[in-house]
Amino acid sequence: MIKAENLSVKKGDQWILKNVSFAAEKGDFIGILGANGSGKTTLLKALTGTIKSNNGSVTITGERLNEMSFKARAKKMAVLSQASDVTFQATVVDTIMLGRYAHLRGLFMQESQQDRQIVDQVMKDTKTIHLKNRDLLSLSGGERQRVWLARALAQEPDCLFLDEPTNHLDLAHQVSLLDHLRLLVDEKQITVICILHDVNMASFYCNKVVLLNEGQVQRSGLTQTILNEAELQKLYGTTFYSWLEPSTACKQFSIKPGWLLNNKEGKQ
Ligand SMILES: Nc1ncnc2c1ncn2[C@@H]1O[C@H](COP(=O)(O)OP(=O)(O)OP(=O)(O)O)[C@@H](O)[C@H]1O
Repeated sequence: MIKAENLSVKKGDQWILKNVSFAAEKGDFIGILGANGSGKTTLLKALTGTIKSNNGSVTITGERLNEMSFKARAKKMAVLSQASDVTFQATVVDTIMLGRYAHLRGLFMQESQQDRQIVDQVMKDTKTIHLKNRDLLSLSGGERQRVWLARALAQEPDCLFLDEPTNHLDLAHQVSLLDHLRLLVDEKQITVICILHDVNMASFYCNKVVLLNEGQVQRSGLTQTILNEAELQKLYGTTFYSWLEPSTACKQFSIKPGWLLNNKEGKQ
């Protein structure tokens, strides 16, 4: 469904992405993992056409991304970027309605009953309905993050790209957001491609991972096969150990806290 082939991006005289290739199918929940500065956001931007790659190509359901109109892209893909400061005044419901832009019809691009129903549903799904008439500027970081997600979902995309969507969210809201994404993947067979810093969340939610190391794919494929201590140590340059979470049989990871291990008396 989405295919990146030999994507390379250069900034100044530095190659930030080098020959990145991977494929995502319908119903895949793919986690992009990597250390700070490894090129994750650049990859997401190149996959969504926010920046042009210097080499390589991206195709979505067989169509080349750089040959698709803005509207055609917006019908197929939605992007939730890293949280940015809000500089405009708008209500939550109007902001989420912007997600319907590519679907609006008629000379005056008026919203239909169906558009309003979809916006209502995504507000319920993202637990933003009670914020409906609030001004965006008055929301907390976590509330705002859920509004951005609602706007992306209102696009009804085939593919959803998210850059660290759990930023700003407390643990309960992280689980709620990822559960909701998983439900969309399973029930509607959309494709989710998501940058995550939390390897444990990736292990719980992603069926596939792409490990990005200094702009190159260290490994990509099934989470169960690829996510292990050795790969993570190579990826982040720190020691991990793992265990199986008993109720889900998913692998979970922890780092070794240097200051405690070095503290002979083990005092905290
Ligand atoms: N416009 C630019 N000009 C020069 N260098 C850039 C530019 N954009 C990104 N970079 C560099 O490219 C590298 C990758 O950046 P990117 O934001 O993709 O990393 P990341 O993996 O998303 O990082 P993080 O986990 O910290 O968000 C970084 O070293 C960054 O400084």
